[in-house]
Amino acid sequence: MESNKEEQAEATLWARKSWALLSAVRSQSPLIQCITNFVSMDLMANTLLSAGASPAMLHALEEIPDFTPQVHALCLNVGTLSADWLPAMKLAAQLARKSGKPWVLDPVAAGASGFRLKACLELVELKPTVIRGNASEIIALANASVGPTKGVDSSHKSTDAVESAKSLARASGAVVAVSGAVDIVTDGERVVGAHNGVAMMTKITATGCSVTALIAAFIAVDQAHVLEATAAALSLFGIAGEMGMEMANGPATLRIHLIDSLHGLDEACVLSRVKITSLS
Ligand SMILES: Nc1ncnc2c1ncn2[C@@H]1O[C@H](COP(=O)(O)OP(=O)(O)OP(=O)(O)O)[C@@H](O)[C@H]1O
Ligand SMILES: Cc1ncsc1CCO
Ligand SMILES: [Mg+2]
Repeated sequence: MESNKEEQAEATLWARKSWALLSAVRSQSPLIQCITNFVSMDLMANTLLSAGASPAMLHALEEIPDFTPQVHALCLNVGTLSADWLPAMKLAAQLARKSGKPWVLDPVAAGASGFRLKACLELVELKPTVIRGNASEIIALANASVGPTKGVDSSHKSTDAVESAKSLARASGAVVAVSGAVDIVTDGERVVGAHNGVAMMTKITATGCSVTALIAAFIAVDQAHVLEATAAALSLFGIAGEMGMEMANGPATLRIHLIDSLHGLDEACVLSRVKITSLS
């Protein structure tokens, strides 16, 4: 009985915190620089806009010294990486760090090739605030291993990646998030799970990339609570998926309704639907 009450109190705290963070994103409209893959640019920018943030998909090496110090957070995504993009990503990460801005790494298909893994490991050296990937990506990065792969999709469940996520968090100093049926978030000690979302979200390309950018917007408005902000972003994106699914006929209409639902999230929805629990 007592523990039930404690669990309920914890659930209420997570829901209130999530609403407070979304409200802060809406009122502060943080500027988020995204250097991301060609596939995700549109959905990522629209996800940020619908949450109240301000996206800017600037990636030229020449403009990073002027622009990056002015952003509130940076999102780096290696999805369609080629060697000529890497210097801009590295410089942006260094300048974000230097100017005290948080940055998030999405290690898309980290284990698919030696080139990609090496690039991801070099970016991890530049101290991301958060690393968000699917389970296969987090396992590959934690083990620094190239191997059998489904490319950008995961061949593991998020719950298979808890130990990898914890060890990557400890080794890198980043909060690590693993998306899946349950989104796992860890700083290497604490582990929390966000239990929102619908499986159909995996049938829309770049939903993972987009939630990584949403995490950047959430940590931009609360740098002191990175783990909480990361879990809240994952939960709220999942809720937008759940509400969108109530109106959708398949992936193409879910894509539209998810964005509309994220834009329309109100306090009652958030307080009744956020499902974040402690897993450790
Ligand atoms: N089985 C599932 N049930 C509910 N929600 C899910 C499920 N799998 C993934 N999601 C949600 O879908 C979103 C994308 O997660 P996913 O793990 O597919 O990312 P990803 O593989 O990096 O995607 P992409 O590379 O296409 O951007 C997240 O918000 C996640 O919570
Ligand atoms: C499909 C795809 N290929 C490279 S990046 C990307 C978007 C989802 O990660
Ligand atoms: Mg991905």
